[in-house]
Amino acid sequence: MMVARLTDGHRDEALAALPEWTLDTERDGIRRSFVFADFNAAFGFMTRVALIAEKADHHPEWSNVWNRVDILLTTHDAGGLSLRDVQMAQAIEALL
Ligand SMILES: C[C@H](O)[C@H](O)[C@H]1CNC2=NC(N)=NC(=O)C2=N1
Repeated sequence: MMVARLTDGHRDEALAALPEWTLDTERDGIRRSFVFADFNAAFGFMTRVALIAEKADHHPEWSNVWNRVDILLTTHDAGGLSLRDVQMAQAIEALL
């Protein structure tokens, strides 16, 4: 799939609309940590994200420790942050 890294202007605009997400300049992606009541809630969230990711064919880099889920969104095919990451972050926000 043809996908381009976001320009500086577009990433500023995207990040302004995603206040909970921070830019990881080393990976050129966006990150957010989520804390839930317990493992059940965290894993339920991961399951919902996984279904969206598979449908979109765009997959998070993530880890889970008990009630915590850390997500990094970056586009390997583009070598950095793309619109697909922004769209995935928006879809994740809509689950909360
Ligand atoms: C072949 C398949 O479409 C690609 O490998 C997709 C799958 N999921 C992906 N996920 C992410 N985060 N970045 C990608 O570049 C990517 N590419």
